[in-house]
Amino acid sequence: MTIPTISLRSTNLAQEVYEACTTSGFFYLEDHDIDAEKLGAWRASQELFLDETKEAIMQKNDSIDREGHTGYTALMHEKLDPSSPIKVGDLKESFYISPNALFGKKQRLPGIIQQYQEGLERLDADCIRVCLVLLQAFAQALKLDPDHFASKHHAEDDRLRLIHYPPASVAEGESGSIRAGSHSDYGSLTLLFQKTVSGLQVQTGTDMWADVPPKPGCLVVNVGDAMEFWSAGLFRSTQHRVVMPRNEAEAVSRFSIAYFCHPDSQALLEPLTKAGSAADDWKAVLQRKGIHALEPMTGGQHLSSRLRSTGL
Ligand SMILES: O=C(O)CCC(=O)C(=O)O
Ligand SMILES: [Fe+2]
Repeated sequence: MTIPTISLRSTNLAQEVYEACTTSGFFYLEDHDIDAEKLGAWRASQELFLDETKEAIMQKNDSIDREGHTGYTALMHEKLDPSSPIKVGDLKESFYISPNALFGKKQRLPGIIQQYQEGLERLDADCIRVCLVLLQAFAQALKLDPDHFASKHHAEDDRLRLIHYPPASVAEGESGSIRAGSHSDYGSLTLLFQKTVSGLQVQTGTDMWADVPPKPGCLVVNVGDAMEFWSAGLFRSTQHRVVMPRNEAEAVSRFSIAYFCHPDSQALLEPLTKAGSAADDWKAVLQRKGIHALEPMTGGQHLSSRLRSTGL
């Protein structure tokens, strides 16, 4: 399966995203006008994760806010695939940033990356801009009012996540550990910046995975569970994972940045239409996601239940 590349400036955006979202649920996005390098986001990540001084470790631990789901998550703390027989958590560490700073509620960043606060806020704003254009394209693709989804998204639960997968040998990978276990994303859509190292894979069938390597100038966009619920399974919130190094080039530190766009906490995740076969499709989606209640959940309920199941 090839992952298509779509230009945010395409005059045929709705049709192109429809094709991608109803097949793999993944696409590369170009012409998005976000320069993570210029905004200092990669430097912030490197300084945050590669600084192992006592002071830096203390600042990272102090930043943890479990209730607000912001701040640092340590190596092996999260297990994205709770059903996996692997005993240890994922071989990654991360830092969650809430875009609330844009709405006057500042999250205090650790001193070692405070100088990047403005650039990271700008990155949040750029991601929100791109997400809104995509949400409008999703609505048009489904023949809805263009603001149908955008009106349910005010970024209150969105998170920017700086992620670091520490160096690991190829032999370690053979022991069964994983950098990020198989999972689908919980929100409406995700924008993913990959720096240089490969490892991300999308599931294309039972035990079949396709690589989604970094592509210069492109973000990776994928559909999340909320969009899958609303479209009764037509848009695919596909399982994906990050595998352990398979060669020397992947054995180094891997950096990525994800922007998780979530529906407003009160938004109901129910299918747009329950008529005809949509009702059965909806039940099939719930079953696939391991959700037993047939009552629609809110965006907030789905997010907390998924975060809890992964150890966060
Ligand atoms: O780091 C990556 O490339 C993917 C991470 C991911 O899928 C996630 O954090 O949800
Ligand atoms: Fe993901």
